[in-house]
Amino acid sequence: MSETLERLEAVIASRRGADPGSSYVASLFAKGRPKIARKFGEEAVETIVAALAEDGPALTGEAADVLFHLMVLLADAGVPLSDVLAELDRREGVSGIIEKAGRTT
Ligand SMILES: N=c1c2ncn([C@@H]3O[C@H](COP(=O)(O)OP(=O)(O)OP(=O)(O)O)[C@@H](O)[C@H]3O)c2ncn1[C@@H]1O[C@H](COP(=O)(O)O)[C@@H](O)[C@H]1O
Repeated sequence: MSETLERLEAVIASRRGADPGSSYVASLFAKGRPKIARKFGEEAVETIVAALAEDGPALTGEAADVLFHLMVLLADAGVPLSDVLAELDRREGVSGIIEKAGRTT
């Protein structure tokens, strides 16, 4: 999964300064962070609606939209995907330690 996201991160980075008329990502960068954040929020709400409607195919599509717009938001904010993945790895390590401690008490 992270390879797919890494490829997407590279494509998104390559759109910085590109023609907003020919690239959706460039058009988001040109509109600025509030617009990107709003798109992310809209896609998150649409994801919630699809999940509550128990519509699996719609949920898949909306989840992809959420991940894509999150990636654009991270790029605009200068936060590398590797930082996010490292944070998830760190939490996995912490929860592993807590789980182990729970088993020994
Ligand atoms: N994964 C995506 C992706 N997911 C969704 N979208 C676009 O996100 C938009 C969301 O749809 P909406 O109807 O909500 O938005 P809209 O009405 O077009 O835009 P607004 O007026 O609401 O801002 C659509 O235009 C989709 O085409 C994406 N656009 C691009 N990508 C990836 O980004 C790469 C670069 O794209 P370009 O920058 O267009 O070359 C592509 O190769 C893809 O891999």
